[in-house]
Amino acid sequence: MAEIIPKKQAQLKQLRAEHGQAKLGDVTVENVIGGMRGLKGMLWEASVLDPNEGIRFHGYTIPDCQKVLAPAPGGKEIIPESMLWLLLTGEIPSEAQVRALSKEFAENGTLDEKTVKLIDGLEPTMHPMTQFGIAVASLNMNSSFAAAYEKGIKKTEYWNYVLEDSLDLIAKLPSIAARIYYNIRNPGKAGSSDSAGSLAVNPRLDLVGNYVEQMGLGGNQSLTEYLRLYIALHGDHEGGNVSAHTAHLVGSALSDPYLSYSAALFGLAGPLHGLANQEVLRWILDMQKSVGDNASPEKITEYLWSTLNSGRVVPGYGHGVLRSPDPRFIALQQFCDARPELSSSPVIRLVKQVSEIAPQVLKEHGKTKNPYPNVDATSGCLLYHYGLTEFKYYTVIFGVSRAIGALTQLVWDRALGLPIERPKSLSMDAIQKLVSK
Ligand SMILES: CC(=O)SCCNC(=O)CCNC(=O)[C@H](O)C(C)(C)COP(=O)(O)OP(=O)(O)OC[C@H]1O[C@@H](n2cnc3c(N)ncnc32)[C@H](O)[C@@H]1OP(=O)(O)O
Ligand SMILES: O=C([O-])CC(=O)C(=O)O
Repeated sequence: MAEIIPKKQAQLKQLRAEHGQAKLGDVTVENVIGGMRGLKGMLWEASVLDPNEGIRFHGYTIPDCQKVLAPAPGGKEIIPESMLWLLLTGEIPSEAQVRALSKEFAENGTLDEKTVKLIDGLEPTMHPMTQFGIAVASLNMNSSFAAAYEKGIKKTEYWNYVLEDSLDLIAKLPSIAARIYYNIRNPGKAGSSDSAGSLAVNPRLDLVGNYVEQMGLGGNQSLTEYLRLYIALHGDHEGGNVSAHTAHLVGSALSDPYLSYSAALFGLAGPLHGLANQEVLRWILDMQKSVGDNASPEKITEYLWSTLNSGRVVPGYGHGVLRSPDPRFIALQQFCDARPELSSSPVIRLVKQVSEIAPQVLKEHGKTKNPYPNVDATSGCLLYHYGLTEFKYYTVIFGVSRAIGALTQLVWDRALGLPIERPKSLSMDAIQKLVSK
């Protein structure tokens, strides 16, 4: 990073000097009241989302990444370590670099006693995302950025400490998430000696290999590979989505990475964003109950209309930016298609059938600008197939992933010296006054 940052700083300086006053678009009243949709108002380095093509990470599409990013030893799928390296540096890591990162994460993955006590003391019926956000925020007591800021460091040194905290947090997220999972699955056993053994970090495993072992699901190689792909692909989706934007906004006040990412998790916990994968599963299982296992297209169509006519959204469909099927959805579908045990699973078959029928129904319904599936349309259903039946936990896995993109940008925010975020707001009367001039 120390080698790469000066080049990017120079690029920013030049952009500002040569094009500082160039226009990227106009702001309409519709932009202001429509959630800033379509407004180009944020700098985000690691990925850019094209409405039709989907996400590119430093210019690489998902199929490109699948070709060039290293898997785990013996695996085939991209792992989050490879993706993080690409997101942070813009470069494709060597296998040795990826293994070194896995090793560093394993060395730093163990939680201290205070954190363990805090998580184990939380009410097990509290939503897992609430538990996750609380635990992540609590880690700020050891923030090297917060400590260095208090001492009084130079602005040019901020990124170093933000990087250190970010890598520390990414290393610990699976341990936090697995501990929450253990406590949900084993009520009354939080803090037992049994939990201490099963939640230990294995220094020879990659980040997700460890996570799956800690969840007690380590024997399942197919699930491990799925989670590697899932966590790598959910990592970044440019800057404007609620979780990424929140981390960037909170971080702009120089809140440390733990606080910034904790705030992001609470945005991810909303049903229109990350919680949709929990909602999709609930909805698909209800549909399955109503239409049966080998449902006709007519029955599925009828069910879709009943959801829409009751005023609800079809979870897993639509998007704030995308206007075609989400390539992350396609990648996860391809993962299923390549494995007969998945493609023959009733829930996964139903998900596929719905994805072929829902776009037409949503077009006829005529409201959503994007009638196609997003990543949440399928992600949770695979987890269900693998025996992870605690729906409320699903968004925690998304939260383990989103850190790699949100924290990457936090490092760049500080390396580029970006200021506190503070857009101008207007009241309706103020808008009225401006437009009638
Ligand atoms: C990882 C992720 O976060 S991906 C997104 C996960 N979320 C979901 O899948 C939830 C279902 N989808 C949605 O609610 C929306 O499509 C969102 C939140 C993703 C995007 O919202 P927007 O950008 O506002 O969508 P859009 O401009 O198409 O909305 C226009 C109208 O269509 C409706 N609409 C959008 N998607 C859907 C849907 N899947 N089902 C029914 N109606 C929909 C909106 O509610 C809105 O209705 P309104 O005019 O009565 O308020
Ligand atoms: O981009 C968005 O608004 C939502 C999304 O798909 C994500 O955050 O992964």
